[in-house]
Amino acid sequence: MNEEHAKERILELRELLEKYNYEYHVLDKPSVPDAEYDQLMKELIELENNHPELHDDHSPTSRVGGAILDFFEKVEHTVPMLSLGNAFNDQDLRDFDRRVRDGVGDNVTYVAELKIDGLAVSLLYEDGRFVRGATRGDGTIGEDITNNLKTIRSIPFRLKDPVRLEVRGEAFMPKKSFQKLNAHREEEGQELFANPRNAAAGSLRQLDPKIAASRNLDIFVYGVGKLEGHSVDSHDESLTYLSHLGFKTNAEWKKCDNIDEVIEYVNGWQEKRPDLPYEIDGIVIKVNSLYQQEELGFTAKNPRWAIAYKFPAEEVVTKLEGIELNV
Ligand SMILES: NC(=O)c1cc2c(=O)c3cc(F)ccc3oc2nc1N
Repeated sequence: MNEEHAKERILELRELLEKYNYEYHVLDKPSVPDAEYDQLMKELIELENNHPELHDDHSPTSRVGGAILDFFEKVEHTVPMLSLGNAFNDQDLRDFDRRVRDGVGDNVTYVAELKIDGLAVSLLYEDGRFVRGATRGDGTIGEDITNNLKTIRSIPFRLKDPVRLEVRGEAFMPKKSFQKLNAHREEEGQELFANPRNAAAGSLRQLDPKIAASRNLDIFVYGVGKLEGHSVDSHDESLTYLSHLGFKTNAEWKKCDNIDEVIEYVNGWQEKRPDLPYEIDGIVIKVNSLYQQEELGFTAKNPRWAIAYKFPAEEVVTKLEGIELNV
């Protein structure tokens, strides 16, 4: 195959494999069988090995290519990653709603979304290409875990639009992967992870990306830190736009016209929580208008325009020789 033709084929395969990856891992609707995907990936690896001059660390072949690091570089977040204040009952939610309406008036709507129980991360894109990923850290300084985040297949390498964007999300380990991982560690006599959150955090803090790649991590993105090249007026619009760009957002979010609808949503999901394929530890409620979010601003630690309703810790039943203890 001549140089020109090889280059064309490499670019064509990269596009095709990213598209198939998106369909499989973001839409959960693959359009080709795995065997075809694997065959095309094998062809691309071969072609790239024969053409090192065409190396691109955003090629689908470099999702697991990262070197083993000695440590993680520190990263400063352009927009601090703050944490959410907590609500524990309906009255707390009504108090939150009153504070919001005292601040911006009664014409306020909310978006309620599942609070994924994983590790908060920030992803930076320039010209629509994934350039860096970091942990929240202390909110201002996080750790650069780009190589490990590249192994999460639902993180797009290239966005639909060439925007400069810093997006926030929660990396997590699905319940099934957690159970399989702990079963394997038990066989090996290794220490077990206490819960999927610790397992996800432990996996993303591995210095060898091959270990992170083996942990079947996933991510839901939930907000924009910084966005240039496009503008949105409300949180529900940003979720829709993030999805349009190629990100995986959690589809269960709901726009609520008042706090009663929020409370209904919270109670509904408290029941359905065990059926989800991933852990949630509550519901996040956000003022929908970005203008009103600006008006409400932040306290030293938390946004005034959002709150986390925390579910009571799930009953853990531990069998000790047949005796059931609800701990
Ligand atoms: N774990 C989550 O699923 C989740 C977490 C956060 C935050 O931590 C968070 C922190 C802020 F300062 C502001 C908005 C936020 O929105 C969020 N939205 C979510 N869905």
